Amino acid sequence: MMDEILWAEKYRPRSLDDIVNQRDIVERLKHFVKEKNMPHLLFAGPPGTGKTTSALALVHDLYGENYEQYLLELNASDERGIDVIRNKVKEFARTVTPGSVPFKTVLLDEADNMTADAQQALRRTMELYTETTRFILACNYLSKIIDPIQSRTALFRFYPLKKEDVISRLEFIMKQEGVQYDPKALDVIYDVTNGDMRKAINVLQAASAYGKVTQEAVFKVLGLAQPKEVRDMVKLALQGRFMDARSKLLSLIINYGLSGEDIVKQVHRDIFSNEYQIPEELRVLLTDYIGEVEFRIIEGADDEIQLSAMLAKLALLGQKYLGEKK
Ligand SMILES: Nc1ncnc2c1ncn2[C@@H]1O[C@H](COP(=O)(O)OP(=O)(O)OP(=O)(O)O)[C@@H](O)[C@H]1O
Repeated sequence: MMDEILWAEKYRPRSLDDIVNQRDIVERLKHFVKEKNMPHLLFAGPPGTGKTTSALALVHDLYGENYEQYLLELNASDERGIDVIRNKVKEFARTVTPGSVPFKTVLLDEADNMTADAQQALRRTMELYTETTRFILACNYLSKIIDPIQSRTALFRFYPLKKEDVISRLEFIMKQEGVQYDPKALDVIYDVTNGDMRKAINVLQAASAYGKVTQEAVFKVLGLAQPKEVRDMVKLALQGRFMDARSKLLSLIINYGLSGEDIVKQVHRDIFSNEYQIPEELRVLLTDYIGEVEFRIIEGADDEIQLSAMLAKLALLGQKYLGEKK
């Protein structure tokens, strides 16, 4: 049964101690908790890497369970302009500060969506209430934050989470939820979500609606081709049946709307599955070549030409290592 609530929220770490990895950041933030003092903070990094989570965990640890009364959460994209932000901060700054901590906290998400002028106004607001409030600004792109704000805040850079961190978190959630899973499915989830923990958890939750979390369920959720279809294409190519493999490729692109990058990633994954009884040397050559194709596609080369070239290489190497065309 599908839960009513999003697992990404249900399993959002409450305290700094529960945050997975991001060790340097957590250590620095814990220091603020210990000192009950901190500068304005700027959290920058890709989506789903724990910026909001870390900010909430920090205020939780600073103020305790009732932290919400000392926190003003704003979203720079939702709020209508800087005036609204300014008024809300003014109102908030007026209320009493918690006894043990000499300031309250304003968390402003998506600060990089503000215009440069709005950021200038924000900076003045930050200065005006600096006696009683601290700002935590979160953004995806540091380059969009004006220098005067960057120089007045302590910067924390968030990076995509590592594979083992994402997978262990997904395993933890599966255990808590009592859902069966195939470990390979978790590999696929990581590969397609690139260290974005929110996305990984969302895909996991959607796939769990199929019962056991299998690769097929994940592929269905993602609207990706089934591994079997990619495998058929690779097998045809390795057998030297280049034209058949190529028409399979075109049908994958047309029927599933897959990008070149998606297909290369799936072929790469497939080459490492146990399905293929192929000599190690061939696997090495294939991996090397697939890596090159992926690079060229990312650099902007034509998908279809690169993928056809990949199949041609598979066909040539297949014939050399596995024998004549059948
Ligand atoms: N380091 C982490 N440890 C455990 N869970 C995490 C971690 N980072 C993210 N998550 C999970 O991913 C969800 C999204 O994270 P969060 O809202 O902190 O992302 P964000 O970096 O603020 O993203 P955005 O830029 O989209 O706002 C959280 O609810 C939590 O479940």
